[in-house]
Amino acid sequence: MDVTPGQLMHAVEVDTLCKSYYKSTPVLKGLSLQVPLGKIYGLLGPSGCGKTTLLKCVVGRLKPDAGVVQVMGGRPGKPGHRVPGNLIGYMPQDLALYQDFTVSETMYYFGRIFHMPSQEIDRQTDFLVTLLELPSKRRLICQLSGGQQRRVSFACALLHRPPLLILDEPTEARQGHMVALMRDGRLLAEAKPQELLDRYNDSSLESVFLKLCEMDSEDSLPDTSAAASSTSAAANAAASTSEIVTENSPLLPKPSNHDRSLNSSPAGATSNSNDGDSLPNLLYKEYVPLGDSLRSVFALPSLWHILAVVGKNFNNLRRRLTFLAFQFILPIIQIVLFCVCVGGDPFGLTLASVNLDSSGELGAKFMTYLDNNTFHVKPFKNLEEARTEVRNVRAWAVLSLGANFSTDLLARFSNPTAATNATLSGGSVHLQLDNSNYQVSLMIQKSVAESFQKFAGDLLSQFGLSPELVSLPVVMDAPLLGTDNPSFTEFMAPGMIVTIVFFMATGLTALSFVLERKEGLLDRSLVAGVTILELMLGHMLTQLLIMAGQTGLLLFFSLVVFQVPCHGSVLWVILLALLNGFTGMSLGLMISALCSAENSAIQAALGTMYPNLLLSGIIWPAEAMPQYLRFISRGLPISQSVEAMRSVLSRGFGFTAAPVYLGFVSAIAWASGLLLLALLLLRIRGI
Ligand SMILES: Nc1ncnc2c1ncn2[C@@H]1O[C@H](COP(=O)(O)OP(=O)(O)OP(=O)(O)O)[C@@H](O)[C@H]1O
Repeated sequence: MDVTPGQLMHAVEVDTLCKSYYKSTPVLKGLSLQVPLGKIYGLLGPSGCGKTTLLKCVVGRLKPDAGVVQVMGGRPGKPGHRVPGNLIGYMPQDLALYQDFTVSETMYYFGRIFHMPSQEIDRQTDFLVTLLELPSKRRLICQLSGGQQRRVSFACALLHRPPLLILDEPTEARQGHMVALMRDGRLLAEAKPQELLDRYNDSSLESVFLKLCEMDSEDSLPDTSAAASSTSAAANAAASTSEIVTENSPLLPKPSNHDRSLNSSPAGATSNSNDGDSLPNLLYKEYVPLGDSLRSVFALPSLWHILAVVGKNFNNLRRRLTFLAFQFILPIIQIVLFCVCVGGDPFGLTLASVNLDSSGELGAKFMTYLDNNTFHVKPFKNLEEARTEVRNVRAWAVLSLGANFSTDLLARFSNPTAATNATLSGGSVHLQLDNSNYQVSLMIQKSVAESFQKFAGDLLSQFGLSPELVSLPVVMDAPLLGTDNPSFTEFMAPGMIVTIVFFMATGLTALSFVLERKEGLLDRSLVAGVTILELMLGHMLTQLLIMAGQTGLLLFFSLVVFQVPCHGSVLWVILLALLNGFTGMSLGLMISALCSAENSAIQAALGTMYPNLLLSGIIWPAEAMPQYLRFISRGLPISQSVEAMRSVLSRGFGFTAAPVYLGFVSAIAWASGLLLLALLLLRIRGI
């Protein structure tokens, strides 16, 4: 049961705390301790004995498996209790600072999380820079020495003048009012340092610790040699400490006179005299507005926290202008390259021609009908020479006309019933292709066929016959949807627009949490009181603004500069593109929640891109896939959106058409699912 502030005697109370990671060997084994108000409490123990684990339970970053932890009268993480939050100042073991921020930007970020007004942040920053002898508040963190960076980290913990300081950092435990000696997840002793030295008649805490380890090992290990080696190993590592500093303890710095007048003692906080030591009057100052307290009770995200995260993100981007510029240039490069390189008709194709027609002028005449733009015609005297040209990859095809081309062609038209196979073949254009390139082969066949049709049509007109006699008896009436002469660009453009927006957003967000997790940055924000949801919303808001810019540029270049036809409303195109950017961002957040390392996040983002590109009917119609793949294809995040985009751009459909609204529904469903999954993963993994 939580105690009321009036009864508060201990800043931290831990009762039979047990904790293990992933159900492995227990790290904390029924540990109990009490940290009185107004004291410095040092935890001394060998590396790996569980000090950080204990402190993480205290600050609310880890949940106990069993036992109770009370911090400032409440359980960490309990709704409405400001632990994590501004009741504690936390200096994690890692540096946990943004290397590209200045000292004052760092302070500003944490100050905003603690709801401190700007002037107050400035005043405290100036005070702490002087107190901790930092060079200048305008210096970048990466330009500070290791020791100075540690002091900035300490300053962050002190910034809001918390009543409880948790320092996961080796210092001299002897200065503490109380010291606890920890070993293997248990407390061996807890007393004032001098008391321990007197009790064990020794001059150093390390020696006392060694004695306690020996006694502990004798109790638990029957083999004395094993006990001895275990205790010496423990003693060797015994310099490692962590500290809990509570309000009014001497480690907390004195505020300026002005600051002091603002302070007020929280109810129940005893102003301890610490055995006669004079203590600085630094008291906790309440910064949390009532509205925010209520919101935290009902677990609603705080706009203040979200804006602090957005501000921090933009500051980060401001420091990385090249990266930001790249984010806007990249979609432009992609769409420009697509529009310039993909979907156009191949041209300038070398054609090795052999005109052996000696029976008339028609062979030479037909040659003039070949499209000069599509073909570069290279004449040859005999067929074998022309074939060698193709075999040596110097031409795409051999086009040949037989010796009786003119007479056989005229015979075919004038007396079709008498035409033999030899006549039909002699009056035909013969093509031998380098068939290794499907699109080029198709283009050559199409162009030669069109040229022949035009040539033969003109010939028939000279005889007073209809040119349509040489057309296939299949009539293409005006299309019901789409255009008369659609290009491959038109087919691919909707998919490319959706893909670029989607994966640019994925790439942008895939590293969000991975980078924050690095060096404990995320931990510090969370202990300061920012929730996972607020962090996520902060990231989303930042990325949304960038993504909106990217989408605008992409659509401008595709629709306006490259004139990709849009037969429907541009509004739906914009909304669909933005929605897909949002879905891509959700995928990125999910990846960043899932991956711990940068390279695995990048690989995951890239890994999702190619299957989507191939399976979503972007490069080739989904109708060409086997049935079972078509089924999978339909369920992918961008497939329905690509179809919706195609329906708006090429078919001119509005929102009420099924392919269009299904695209919206699918994108919204995927975005919601991915965001939920990201939140779940972040919670499960404890980020
Ligand atoms: N995230 C984790 N997953 C699994 N095991 C962990 C994790 N963090 C810590 N441990 C293990 O828990 C034990 C206690 O680690 P902890 O960091 O609490 O020790 P510590 O006393 O703070 O050490 P140090 O003084 O070196 O910082 C160690 O054996 C460590 O390997």
